[in-house]
Amino acid sequence: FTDLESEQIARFQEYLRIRTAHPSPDYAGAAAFLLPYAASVGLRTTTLHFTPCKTKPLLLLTWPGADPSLPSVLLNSHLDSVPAEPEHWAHPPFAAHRDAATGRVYARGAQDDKCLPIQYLEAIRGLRAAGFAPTRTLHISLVPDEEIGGADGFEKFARSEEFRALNVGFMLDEGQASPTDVFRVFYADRLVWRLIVKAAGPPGHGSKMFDGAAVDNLMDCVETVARFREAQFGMVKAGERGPGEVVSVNPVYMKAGIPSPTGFVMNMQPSEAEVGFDLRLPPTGDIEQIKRRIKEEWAPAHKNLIYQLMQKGPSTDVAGRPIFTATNESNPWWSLFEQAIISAGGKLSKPEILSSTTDSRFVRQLGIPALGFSPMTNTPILLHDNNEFLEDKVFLKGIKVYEHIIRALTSFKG
Ligand code: MET
Ligand SMILES: [Zn+2]
Ligand SMILES: [Zn+2]
Repeated sequence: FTDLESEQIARFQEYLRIRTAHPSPDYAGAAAFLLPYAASVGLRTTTLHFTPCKTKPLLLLTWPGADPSLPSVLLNSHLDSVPAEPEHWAHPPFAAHRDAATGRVYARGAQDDKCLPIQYLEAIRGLRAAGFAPTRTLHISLVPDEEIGGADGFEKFARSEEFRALNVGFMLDEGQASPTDVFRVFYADRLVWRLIVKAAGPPGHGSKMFDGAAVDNLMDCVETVARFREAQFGMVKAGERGPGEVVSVNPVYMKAGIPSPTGFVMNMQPSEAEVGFDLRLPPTGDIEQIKRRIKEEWAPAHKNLIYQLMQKGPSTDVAGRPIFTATNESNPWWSLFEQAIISAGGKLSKPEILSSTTDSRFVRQLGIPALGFSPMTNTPILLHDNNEFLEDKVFLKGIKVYEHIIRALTSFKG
């Protein structure tokens, strides 16, 4: 590695060591690291707050363009990460250990998505060193709370006067790693819902067989959902649909039983039981049909089941249409992006619907085009997983890719 490359890897590791994981992300620590760093590459910095307690900063970094009348380009990244279970990791999740033999940097957030701000800033450093000056203004937003739905983060930001004033023409946000040497790009996210089903039923002796116990009712629900899940997953396994093109539904917690000092009371059947599902829908899916299915098949009242359905974010854009970004000639940003990847020596796969969900949806909702992209080829998809890592060379290549992308997008005069 050159001295610069070694420094870039070290900066990535330093950022990964800041504990920005939920449930108590160190946003102040992240801001204290990122703001002076951005200033050192010549960016203007602003901190916005959308909560009265001001504990959730949103950092806005700006590289002014020669023609500020043109719509700007926005690069986004979230500051927070999901938690990690250190006991299941080969290296501590906040140590950012770099394995000398493989170059893998292990940390929670290595892929999702703490590589991005470092790559953005280092790409800007490189472009400045090469004497490049943008025509359009480039903004970077570093936002809190994406992993918990963005209500105090991008959702409020997208509705703010500050956002409107940025006059954003196009946004790039996180995507997912690519296990092959082809870059992946995402033109839509799935809608994210949370479904909680609660069952009730008469309690009884642990030895007694009777119909309609709470856990019995809940198991009916879980089994019905499991059959639906198998059918959807089957289409993915058969290669008929991409992982973002089906409805996914996965149980994420179950709660039942009467606690005792040694665990749970074993000879009583409880009168309540509960299950939580993570539910994702393709943006063009039939929302009403799924709602009907939940009401009539998954959690029918006659089985003593009640449910709460929470939609995290919008289900259509401001014009009432499904939320996605065009990837054809109707969207000039699409071809600019495509060309930039080619000029960086990369190949791009067919645009996909992201199986997970990002802040892009709040921007697309406004009718502003946005693509999901994380420059990580030949990398297993490890977001939210144990032993999340990113290889140093892949990380460094990403900086070069963003140099091409930023150059192309901010030079667009159309
Ligand atoms: N990015 C996260 C996910 O896909 C949070 C989405 S909104 C709850 O799970
Ligand atoms: Zn993410
Ligand atoms: Zn995530």
